[in-house]
Amino acid sequence: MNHDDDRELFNRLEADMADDAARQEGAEVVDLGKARSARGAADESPAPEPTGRPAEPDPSARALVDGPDVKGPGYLGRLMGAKRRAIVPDWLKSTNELKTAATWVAGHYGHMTGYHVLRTPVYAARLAFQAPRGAAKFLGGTMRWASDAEGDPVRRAMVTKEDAATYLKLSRQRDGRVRLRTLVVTLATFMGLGAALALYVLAPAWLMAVSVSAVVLALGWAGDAADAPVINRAVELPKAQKLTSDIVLRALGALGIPAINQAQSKGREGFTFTAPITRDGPGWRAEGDLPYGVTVTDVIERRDKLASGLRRPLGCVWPEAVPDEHTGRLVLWVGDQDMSKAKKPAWPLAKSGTVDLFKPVPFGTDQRGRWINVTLMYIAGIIGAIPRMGKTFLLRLLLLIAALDPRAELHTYDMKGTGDLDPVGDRVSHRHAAGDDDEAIEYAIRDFRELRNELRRRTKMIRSLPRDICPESKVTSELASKKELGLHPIVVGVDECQVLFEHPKYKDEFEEIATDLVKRGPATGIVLLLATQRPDAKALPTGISANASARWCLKVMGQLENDMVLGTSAYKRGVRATMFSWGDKGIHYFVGEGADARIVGSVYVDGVGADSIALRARKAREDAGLLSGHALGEEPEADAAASYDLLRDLLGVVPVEEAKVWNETVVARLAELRPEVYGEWAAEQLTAALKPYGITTVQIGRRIKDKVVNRRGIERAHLTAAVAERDGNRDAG
Ligand SMILES: Nc1ncnc2c1ncn2[C@@H]1O[C@H](COP(=O)(O)OP(=O)(O)OP(=O)(O)O)[C@@H](O)[C@H]1O
Repeated sequence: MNHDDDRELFNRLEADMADDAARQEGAEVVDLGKARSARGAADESPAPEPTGRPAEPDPSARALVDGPDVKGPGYLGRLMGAKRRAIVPDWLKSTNELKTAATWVAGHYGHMTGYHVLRTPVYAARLAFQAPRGAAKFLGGTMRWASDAEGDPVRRAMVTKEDAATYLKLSRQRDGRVRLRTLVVTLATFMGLGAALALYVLAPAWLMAVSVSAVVLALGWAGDAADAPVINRAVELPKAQKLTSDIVLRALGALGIPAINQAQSKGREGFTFTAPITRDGPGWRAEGDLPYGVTVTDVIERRDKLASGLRRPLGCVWPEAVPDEHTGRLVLWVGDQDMSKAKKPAWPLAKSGTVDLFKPVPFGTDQRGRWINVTLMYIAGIIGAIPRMGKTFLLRLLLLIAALDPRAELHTYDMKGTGDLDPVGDRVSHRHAAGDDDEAIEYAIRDFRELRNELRRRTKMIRSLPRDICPESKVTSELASKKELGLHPIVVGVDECQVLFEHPKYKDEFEEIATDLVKRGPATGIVLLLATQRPDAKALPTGISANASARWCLKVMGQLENDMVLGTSAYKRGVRATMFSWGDKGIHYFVGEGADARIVGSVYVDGVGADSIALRARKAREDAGLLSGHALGEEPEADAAASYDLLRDLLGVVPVEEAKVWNETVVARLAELRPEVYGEWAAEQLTAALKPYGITTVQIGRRIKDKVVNRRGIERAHLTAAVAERDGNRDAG
């Protein structure tokens, strides 16, 4: 039997044993080593005679859980599954990052040059002042060298020891040296004096001046005192400690996680590095596997201890899970500077530029200083945080981005009422209110009702558009630009949205409309952004929080709030906004743009900055003739219900092709058009409402299932006649 036959028999036997064991109840997991040796013995014993019936299961047979010789993927398979590290690092591929880096380097050296050039006269004066000391140092040094002063202590020591022979030897050596060095010094002095004389007699004045200055400066340089350098530093470079494997292991060992500590106490490392520690942006990146059973969330929970173990400020230490990997794969990024204090690159939109809301726009940077984008279209977003962490600033930033697209119609609500959204609201918004008083709430509810109607109009409009113009049944940038369709982006931002959703009178209506806007708004070009400092089920109804596609979570205090904002089980997956510290203003987890949660520091735009951006946005709107509503000083009609036009509404819902239509059909259509006005209307009510216009309803027969059914209804011709008469009278008046 050759080796392959052996192997095959072995495999078959193993499979048989596994089958047998599976037939028994209470199969056990056994020690494989023992099982294999048992099998070895079985191999040697003669095979049982075939009996023609299935063999009785052997009670000693056990289930094997590790298949024999099961091969993993082959070399090619492993190659195909291999993760390739980027040849060109990301930061080199991104023109933006390259530009930012180049600007920083140019700025750094530009600053240094300017700093020193300005101080050149001071440096020259200091050096000239130090020149006599330098000359004395030089002379003294030369004389000590010529007289071989450095050998003096040894010669003295020989005298003390009375070692005459060595002393004589050293003296002879010194005499020789002194002779030679005196000769060199004399020659150099003559040559120097000769050169100086020649310069004095022959050289032009400028060369003379340059030479004397050079000598004076050189002597000044020689006279420099160690404790008072002539040239001081133009920039203080922060000294960032290099991250080494020892430091990482020390820090992990200090977390108090038993599995890591046990491993380390047995001389193992307790963390297996899977990649070399490298520079990654302005910091260091270490990656590796935690011991079995320890998860990244265990480490994230102890971020403060980790920072202590690393001896770095908390804002520099960012442990993260790797989304596609197992839960023990840790990426530890340690920044050179605290994220909240590190200087951020200038926001490209701060001084100039407009936005296309259908394209990604940078709104913050990650720990590595890379820009993070958001595409405001097709989303509904929620922002949550405890008070004073930068929630309103973030909402205002997103609204400023929206304002920079002149097509966008803004509806801004500052329910806190401190005026944080006024820069955008008063300059650009179509609808804007601040405060939580009745007036603001009434204003908001009317606007929300209008938005619901607009949503319905838009869905119908999109449905009616030909497929080639609207292939995905959603608003596109091109459709939004066509004024006649009225499908421009609408961005609604509400700060402290809990005021609406907890309002005693309108809470249900707000919730219903907002839920509709969150679900159907994105496809129709309506974006709802809600911010709250109390993200719980009352402040942020679950229909809304569950359907929002973009989430920004600044510091929160517990798992519940964390998951309300970031989505169910975010906390369990290690996405924990609870780890942010009190100083991490504007720093948050961002979920959106089809990516996993990322840590982002939002761009800081203060009130003055917001004012100037909003003014720019207003100018762009004025130029495009798109400024409307509140920004123009126009207020909405007092109440849509009070100002509706029944006849016009009727003409809107009864198409020309329908000469006669039943009251009940019309009332149903009217209810859909303006639910707040016609929602409760019964068919007879229409008859009564039309009387003042001189329109009477008529009996209209319809054949339904071979039977003629007669009901009261209206004739479209009566409507058009009444409208024509009324409008004619108005014109005449
Ligand atoms: N991106 C940021 N970078 C740095 N500091 C910021 C940033 N955003 C906000 N801040 C600071 O945080 C402070 C609080 O911000 P903000 O008013 O937005 O908090 P808030 O969460 O809305 O508070 P409240 O719940 O009281 O309304 C601001 O005064 C600002 O100085």
